[in-house]
Amino acid sequence: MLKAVTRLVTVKPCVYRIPLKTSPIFVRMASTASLLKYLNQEDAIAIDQELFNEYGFSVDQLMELAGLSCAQAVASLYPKGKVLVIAGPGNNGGDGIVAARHLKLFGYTPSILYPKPSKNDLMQRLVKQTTLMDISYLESLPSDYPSDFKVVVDAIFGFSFKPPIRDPFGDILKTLIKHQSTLPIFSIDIPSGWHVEDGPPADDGTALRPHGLISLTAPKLCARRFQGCAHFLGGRFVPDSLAKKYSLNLPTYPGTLGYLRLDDGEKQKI
Ligand SMILES: NC(=O)C1=CN([C@@H]2O[C@H](COP(=O)(O)OP(=O)(O)OC[C@H]3O[C@@H](n4cnc5c(N)ncnc54)[C@H](O)[C@@H]3O)[C@@H](O)[C@H]2O)[C@@H](O)CC1
Ligand SMILES: [K+]
Repeated sequence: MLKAVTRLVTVKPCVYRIPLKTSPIFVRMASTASLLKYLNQEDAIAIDQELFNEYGFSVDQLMELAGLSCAQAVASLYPKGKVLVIAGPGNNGGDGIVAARHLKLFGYTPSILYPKPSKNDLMQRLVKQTTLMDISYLESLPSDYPSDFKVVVDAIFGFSFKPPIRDPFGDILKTLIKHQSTLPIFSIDIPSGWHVEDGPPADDGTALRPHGLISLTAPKLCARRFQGCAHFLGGRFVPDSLAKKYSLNLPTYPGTLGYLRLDDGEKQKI
């Protein structure tokens, strides 16, 4: 069990220790000898579609496993307390709401900001489940933000994000960025606002710099630019045949866990 952070203090920028290979696609993992493939946006979408169309998975199934792995990774890194989940309009937002549900079951106190609620049935059911579990929905960021949250889970945009950011997410991201040195951000799949392949915006002052990141299925190319403290892989649902087809070279998950650390695990402290 990783040692949890005991108190929120200024988040020190951490140098990501995974040595980057010159190849744009494969990165050698710190913990194993294998070369992990980093996906471009097209491949990420193609794998997603293949899981649904060829392998017969439903969105609910994959989102549940993805969201559970996110919650487990968050719980491995941050102490129990108040967690703010910011959910965007797509499936990345759904992962965040599922993670909030599991975090509540793990003993955390999540609240959710979901400014553009989707009309789709799955998302409406997730909202119903979490509401009935007494998870509060905020209408905007609290006026005393960063308040006493332990961590903010960034589930705003995933691999279908296309810049530039449209409101209300632009303003929300600005506030997160302003306070990110004191309140850590944990991003699901893609740090929101980052280009899926190129990474953070050129102007460093406008970039989300998450403390933690969980890549789902496989890291996307932008994750090479992650300089936070803990990089996880989650979403343990990829059949071997699909992993082989896309040469993902996925590491072996430990035991029955749904997530693993891709870095050497020495930098989780803040
Ligand atoms: N196969 C996989 O890898 C899985 C992926 N899942 C999640 O699904 C995510 C991808 O979900 P989606 O394809 O629904 O897409 P996203 O959740 O990345 O976002 C799409 C939504 O964001 C909006 N959007 C895009 N660009 C915007 C901009 N510039 N300003 C404002 N709004 C913008 C779109 O209109 C759309 O509503 C992944 O990143 C991952 O988190 C998981 O749920 C399950 C399995
Ligand atoms: K995100």
